[in-house]
Amino acid sequence: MGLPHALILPYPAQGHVIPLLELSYFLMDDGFKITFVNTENNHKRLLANMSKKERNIKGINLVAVPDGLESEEDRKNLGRVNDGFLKKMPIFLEELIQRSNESGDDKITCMIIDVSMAWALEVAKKMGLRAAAFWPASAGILATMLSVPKLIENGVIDPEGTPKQQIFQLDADMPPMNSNNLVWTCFSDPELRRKLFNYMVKSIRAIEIAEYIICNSFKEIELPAFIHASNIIPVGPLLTGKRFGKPIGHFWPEDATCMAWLDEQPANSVIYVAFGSFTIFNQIQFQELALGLELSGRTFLWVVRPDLTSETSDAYPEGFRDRVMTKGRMVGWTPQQKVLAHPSIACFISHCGWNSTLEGMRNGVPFLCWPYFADQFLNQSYICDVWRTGLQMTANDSGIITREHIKLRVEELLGDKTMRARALELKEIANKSVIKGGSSFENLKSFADAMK
Ligand SMILES: O=c1ccn([C@@H]2O[C@H](COP(=O)(O)OP(=O)(O)O[C@H]3O[C@H](CO)[C@@H](O)[C@H](O)[C@H]3O)[C@@H](O)[C@H]2O)c(=O)[nH]1
Repeated sequence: MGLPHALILPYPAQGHVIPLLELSYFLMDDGFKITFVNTENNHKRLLANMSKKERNIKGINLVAVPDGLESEEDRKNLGRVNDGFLKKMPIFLEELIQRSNESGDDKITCMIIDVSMAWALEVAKKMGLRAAAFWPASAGILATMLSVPKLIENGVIDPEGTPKQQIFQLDADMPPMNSNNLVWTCFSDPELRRKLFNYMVKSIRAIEIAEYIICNSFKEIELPAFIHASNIIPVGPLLTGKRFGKPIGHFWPEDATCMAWLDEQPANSVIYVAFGSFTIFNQIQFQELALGLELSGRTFLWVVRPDLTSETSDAYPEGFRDRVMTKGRMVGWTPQQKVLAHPSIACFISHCGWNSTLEGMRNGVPFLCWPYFADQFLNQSYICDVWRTGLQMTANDSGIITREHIKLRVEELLGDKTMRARALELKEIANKSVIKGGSSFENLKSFADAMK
């Protein structure tokens, strides 16, 4: 008999590919063969940012399938992205599995599917394969999605997903949530909202096919969510980097010089500023952030992705680059997990994407929270109100987070030593959960054994 062989399918976004790759490495070390399926577009980006050694690991086969989309413009529209998947991907997945079936010892034996690609669980069922669902974000958000029928029944949203009651709590012990920050409600286009809601409802139904639902979180940080949805199994935090000494699976080329620059900075001195892979700032907010960092008078490392603003020409305030030359560094992409582990980092101005939240936590770094959309608002509540390892940024009446506010918040955060102390305590708990004997490690091991 051949090895257990898992087909792993992430949603085609940076914050999904990274944790699923790490899961793949864990399973590989545990005796699995892996076929990791990206869209053609992301496959190319991934390979372009991997070394030869990283690309050619025995046991993990990186493959690509078409995403059914015609253009880059379509890839930016979440509604069209979801429609596109269903056009071509199921057939290509079936063919992939069929080919593996014909290969004797190399047969795919199970599928691990991102919840945001839950339609693929139908493919698993059709092909007679065992299947599990993987959720890359907090259990709190997944529990909310799984509770949509209840939210309708309780009058929080109507049957079309439109918010009826703004603030709600899934459980008395869970942070209050705003129904305007649900993944489908945070877009203004009604057609897109409807499409995303329908896609999500279908996904929830498809999840019933999964034998297990595993989640990139751990029970110590959001126990009420795991009590509320006891079928969600915590296996996180899953972070890349263990194997290669650096994080991998990136879509953008990393700036090779920022680590050497950090080495020159004193301990606890640098503000790290990064907003993940989706956030887009308008020109006013982008400039205000730049001026706020300058006004703080502190050293900063700021990730300015090529598409962080919609502005195509030089988006920085006039003279900014020259003025901050010795204090600040703007780079296109960093090896973020390494950056956050660097002793020079004092705090993290973050959009609170779940991976960034876990990465900051795992390194004991306090946060200034600047959520952009969806689950990031719940993550902010966890950070500021539940774990108390960060502060929230507040916009003014015109919806802008001003330079003065940024300076003030940085001072407040760095002046409060209890914040760092709590962050360090949480770091210990997070790191314990993923080593042998830790809650998530043991869950992951049992899951892997069960899928063999
Ligand atoms: O310069 C950078 C910037 C980011 N990253 C990495 O990119 C990932 C970003 O992930 P995340 O922080 O989760 O942000 P998004 O890319 O915005 O993630 C999407 O997916 C997440 C998981 O579902 C959600 O929590 C977010 O809201 C959603 O926007 C992290 O691993 C970072 O380490 C780098 O390596 N270098």
